[in-house]
Amino acid sequence: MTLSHTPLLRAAGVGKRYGSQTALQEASFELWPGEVLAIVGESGSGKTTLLNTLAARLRPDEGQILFQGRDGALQDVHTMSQAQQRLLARTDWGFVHQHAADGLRMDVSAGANVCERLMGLGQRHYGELRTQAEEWLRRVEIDPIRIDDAPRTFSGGMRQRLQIARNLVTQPRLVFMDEPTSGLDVSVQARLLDLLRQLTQQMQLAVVIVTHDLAVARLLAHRMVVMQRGRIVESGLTDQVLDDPQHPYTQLLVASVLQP
Ligand SMILES: Nc1ncnc2c1ncn2[C@@H]1O[C@H](COP(=O)(O)OP(=O)(O)OP(=O)(O)O)[C@@H](O)[C@H]1O
Repeated sequence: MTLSHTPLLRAAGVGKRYGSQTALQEASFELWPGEVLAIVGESGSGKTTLLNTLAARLRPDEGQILFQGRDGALQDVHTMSQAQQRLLARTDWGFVHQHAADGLRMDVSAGANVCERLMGLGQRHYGELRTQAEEWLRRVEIDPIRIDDAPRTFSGGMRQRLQIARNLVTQPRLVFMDEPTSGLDVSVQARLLDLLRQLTQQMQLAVVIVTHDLAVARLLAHRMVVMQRGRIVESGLTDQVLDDPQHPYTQLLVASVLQP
């Protein structure tokens, strides 16, 4: 089997309960290298639960999540050791939180935030680290003059862009994003989406992005899955699903956005 025939990530029959409540049932799909997949659905439909099980942040009760390691072999992310999970989380994976404060160290400098993962991988040369931090700040449209300022002093949009730089600095192969643009002003949101689209294309990043906003899915995602009450009710190419939704719930979602 060649690498191109192996998905980067495979979810197979994933289920999760919180006590007696079933949050996720029989979720199955594949994600291919360089592909952006949106998980959409109303509040409480299980999007974040699915994302967290994929990223090994939450253990599912059923099913498997397999990730293609650098050697090409698929590995179950929930049976690997915690050390392996941690290594993945700070090298090959990124996780962009909805609230930047959950993904940044708010009281250390922007430069240190960007460099933390590089230092974790053993880079120690101060000058080189600083140069890379400056370059990444530029890439996410933050003036490098702010390199020594703490994110606490940044606007919401800048914090989110810094969180993205912090995640991408190690050139991960897969980035999980939980509603990265919600809670921002519309114009700030548009700029961030533009930047995300540019970076995912340039870096050939595979992304799983949770959003309740179909416009975000339309702009960023190649494919999407639609969730309702813990189940994936429809999946397919983004344009196909949005232009010709098959499931009544997706039809309702699309129609509710189109209404004036
Ligand atoms: N820690 C928890 N304990 C108990 N129930 C939970 C927990 N987390 C989520 N749930 C429940 O599981 C279901 C799915 O929640 P989840 O947060 O995955 O949905 P979501 O689609 O991401 O919603 P939102 O868009 O509002 O974040 C909901 O009914 C929620 O109340």
